[in-house]
Amino acid sequence: MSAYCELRNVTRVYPGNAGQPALHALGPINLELEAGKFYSVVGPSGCGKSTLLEVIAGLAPASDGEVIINGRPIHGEVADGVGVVFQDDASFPWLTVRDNIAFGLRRQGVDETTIARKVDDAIRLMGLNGFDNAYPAQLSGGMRQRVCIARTLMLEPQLILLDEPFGALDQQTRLLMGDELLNLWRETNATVLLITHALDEATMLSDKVCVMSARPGILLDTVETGWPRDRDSRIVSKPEFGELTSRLWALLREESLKAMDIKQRTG
Ligand SMILES: Nc1ncnc2c1ncn2[C@@H]1O[C@H](COP(=O)(O)OP(=O)(O)OP(=O)(O)O)[C@@H](O)[C@H]1O
Repeated sequence: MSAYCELRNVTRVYPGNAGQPALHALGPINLELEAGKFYSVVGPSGCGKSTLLEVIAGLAPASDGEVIINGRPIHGEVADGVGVVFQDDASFPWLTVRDNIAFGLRRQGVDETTIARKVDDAIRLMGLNGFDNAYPAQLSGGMRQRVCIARTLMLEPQLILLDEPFGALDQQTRLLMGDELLNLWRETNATVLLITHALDEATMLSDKVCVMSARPGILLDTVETGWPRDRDSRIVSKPEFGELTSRLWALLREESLKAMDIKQRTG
């Protein structure tokens, strides 16, 4: 299977401002994301996970190395076919659910009949029936996040990048949102890269979990879960689920301690 996205020796260094030293946040990282697979990235706090996602999304340039998406090198610009979902609720409070979801398509000048059909499908798929004309303030956090996911998926991205999209949700909602995300992944055949703090979420959702070291984050290991494509949240009760999650924690524990130590020493 071919790589949809490839990182070759990618690093990211934030230049120091006002006399502060530069900060080496990431890398060098080498990573290949095979088309149609579901990946998660876990790592200690501050190891560079969001930086990695920003570099792949083209929201920040790599300081060194190459990012190749669908065969094309990118240099800090958003590649065609890439959609990003962030943790913070990024719905537009002044627009209804329908208009939030339709936002990107309208900007692209898509005709209103097509928009109406696609938005109807998304509302059904994301379980937002009956809330078409509600405003974000009238929705729960989980529903608002579904609106944001639907808005991104409307543009039919081939590569979906998610930065802690369920971070603010309770455990049950996260599991159910995970199921929805798996359904969407299967229906769209997209390649998914999910950044998460939650090892159980990474284990449940992914084909492969990439484990990062303490900052500057490099790839320590990749754990293959071996789940079938038609998995759902019921796998959390399987013995292999506990074994995989424990394996991830064993890999991460020492790195997390290193990250804490750095924090304590630098105040
Ligand atoms: N815009 C920026 N300018 C300078 N330093 C930054 C910037 N963004 C992030 N950093 C630093 O880069 C390092 C990596 O940050 P990043 O947010 O990528 O880590 P993370 O793994 O996503 O963290 P967390 O898990 O806590 O969300 C941190 O030390 C952070 O302080």
